[in-house]
Amino acid sequence: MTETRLRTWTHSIGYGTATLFIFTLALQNLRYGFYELFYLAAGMAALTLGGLAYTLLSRRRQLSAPGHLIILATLNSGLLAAMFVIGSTSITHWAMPLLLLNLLILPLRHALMLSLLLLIPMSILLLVKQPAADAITAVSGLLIVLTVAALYIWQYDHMAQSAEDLAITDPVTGAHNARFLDETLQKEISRAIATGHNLSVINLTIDHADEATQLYGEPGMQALFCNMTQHLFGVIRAGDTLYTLNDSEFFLILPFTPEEGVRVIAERIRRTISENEWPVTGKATVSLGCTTRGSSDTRTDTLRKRAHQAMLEARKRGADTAWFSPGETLRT
Ligand SMILES: Nc1nc2c(ncn2[C@@H]2O[C@H](COP(=O)(O)OP(=O)(O)OP(=O)(O)O)[C@@H](O)[C@H]2O)c(=O)[nH]1
Repeated sequence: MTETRLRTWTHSIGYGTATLFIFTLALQNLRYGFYELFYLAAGMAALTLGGLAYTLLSRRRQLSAPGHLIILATLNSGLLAAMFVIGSTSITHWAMPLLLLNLLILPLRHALMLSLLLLIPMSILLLVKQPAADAITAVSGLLIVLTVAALYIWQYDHMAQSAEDLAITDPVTGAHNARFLDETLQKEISRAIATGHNLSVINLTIDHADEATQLYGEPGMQALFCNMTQHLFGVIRAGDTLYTLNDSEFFLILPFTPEEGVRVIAERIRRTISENEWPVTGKATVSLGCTTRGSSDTRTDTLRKRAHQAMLEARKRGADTAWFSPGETLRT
C-alpha cells in the first residue's frame, strides 16, 4: 500500500470515529436538554465530517494536504472558545478525540503545538473553576493521552525512517546502494536540465579485483572495499553522492561539476588511492570512467552506460587510469 493510500485510510477512519463519538455526545446533550452543548457538539461533528470529505476529495494529495491544519485548528479553537463562553468544565473530555486527531493527522510538531495551544488555556480555566485536585486529575489524564500518543508517533516516524535508510544503504559499506542510484541520478538529470547546471558521473572499479580476492579472500576484499568507501567519502564534497554497485565497483554522482571539474576530482581519487597504504592488501589502484551530461542526455542509462564504457576503456589502457568519455585520457 502506498503512503498516500495509507494516509487516506487512517485519516478517514480517524475523522469517521471522531464524528461518531462527537455525534453521540450531541445526541446525549439533546436528550438531557443541554441545547448549547448540543449545538457545540453538532458543529464539531459537522467539522469532523468535513474533514472526512476533504480527505476523500484530496486523497491523491494526502502527503501535504494543508486543509487538515485549518480544520483541526478550527475544531480545537472552537472547543476552547465554547468552554470559555459557556463557562462549562464538564466537557473537558471532549478534548480527547481532538488530541488524538491532531496527532494522527498532522505532522508531529504541528500536532504538538496545536494540542498545547488547546491544553494550556484549558488547564488554566480548569484550575480557576474547579477544586485543584479535580483540575489536576483532569489535566493529567489529557497530558497522559497526549504524551503516550506523541511518543508512539515519534517512535513510528523513527522506525519508518530507519526502514527507508536500510532500503537505500549498503549494509557493509554505508554508501548508497545500486537501487537508489537510478532514482537519484534521474532527479539530478531533471535538476540539471531545469537549472542548466553541469552534471558529471564517475564509474570506478578496483583493479585486478579477482586476483586480489584469490590472494586475500572475500573478507580481505570486503575490508578493502569498506576502507575505500571511507576514503571516497573523505575526498568528495558535500552534495556529491557515492554508491556501491557490487563487491569492487563504485559510482559517483557529482552535481554542478563540469568536464574540467570531473577530470580534477577523478585524477585526485586515482592518485590518492594509488598512493595510499591499504590495511589488508597494501597497495591498490582503481580505473575510473567519467562523463559529463550533454544536452541530449535525459536518461540515466545513457550516462551510466557511457561512464561504464569509459571505465572499461581506462582498464584496457592498463589500469590506474581515469578516462573521460568520449575519448580523452586524463592520465595513464
Ligand atoms: N563534485 C566535485 N567536484 C570537485 C571536487 N573537487 C574538485 N572538484 C571540481 O574541480 C574543480 C577544481 O577543484 P580544486 O582544484 O579543488 O579547486 P577549488 O577551486 O579549490 O575547488 P572548489 O573550491 O571546490 O570549487 C572544482 O571547481 C570542481 O568543479 C569534489 O570533491 N567534488
